[in-house]
Amino acid sequence: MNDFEAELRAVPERRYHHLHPFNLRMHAGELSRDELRGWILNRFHYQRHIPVKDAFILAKLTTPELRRMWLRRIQDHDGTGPGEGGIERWLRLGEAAGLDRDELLSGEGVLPGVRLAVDGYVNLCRNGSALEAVAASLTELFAPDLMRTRIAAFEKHYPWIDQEGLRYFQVRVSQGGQDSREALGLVLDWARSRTDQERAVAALGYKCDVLWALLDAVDGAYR
Ligand SMILES: O=C(O)c1cc(C(=O)O)c2c(n1)C(=O)C(=O)c1cc(C(=O)O)[nH]c1-2
Repeated sequence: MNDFEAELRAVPERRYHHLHPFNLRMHAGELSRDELRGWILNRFHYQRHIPVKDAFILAKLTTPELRRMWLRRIQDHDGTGPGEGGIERWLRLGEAAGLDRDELLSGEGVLPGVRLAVDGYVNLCRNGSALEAVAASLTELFAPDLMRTRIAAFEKHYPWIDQEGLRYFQVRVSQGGQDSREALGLVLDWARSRTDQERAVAALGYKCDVLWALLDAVDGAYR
């Protein structure tokens, strides 16, 4: 691992939301049903914007190989037909937790802080360079481990959520691993100058702030 890769990995090590008090309480089994439902509802706002930000990134990629790679991410979330994909699986997670699908789809109840955090990520991918937008996705280096912890916590502490609802996280463990390996390869290849490396590190730090701010909003609202 070269110095730049170590510098990139050090950002989420210190600032990723696996350290956020809300996630720590989730893993310890301390969340009420209302808190967990509030998290699922607000996180749906993040989930449904992932393919939107990925479409902005897609438009910045200049070869068929790169666009094919990135298109797969949109398909992971949207599926290739009705009833498929990560967004559908997140809706089923909501239903397994007792939320109404139409309520999730309406966007009602999404907290202002969550809207701002998600806007921040989408706008980074809209207005930033391809390097910055891809670097921001590198929080996913840490997501699969967090998902494994979350699955175990749900099974142990929140058995009132139907097992079927956990499919989203089970599928995401391998998808997130592939996404982050590919994204890391691109960032290491593209960021050759020190200025570009600093921009990539800053974008990844910003993305950590997005995820942290999202949980701050949820943590404050449902206690
Ligand atoms: O539940 C999580 O903790 C978590 C974190 C992240 C992340 O690190 O950005 C993503 C996801 N989930 C996720 O499900 C997902 O599809 C995803 C896509 C991206 C991205 O930036 O492209 N991050 C994440």
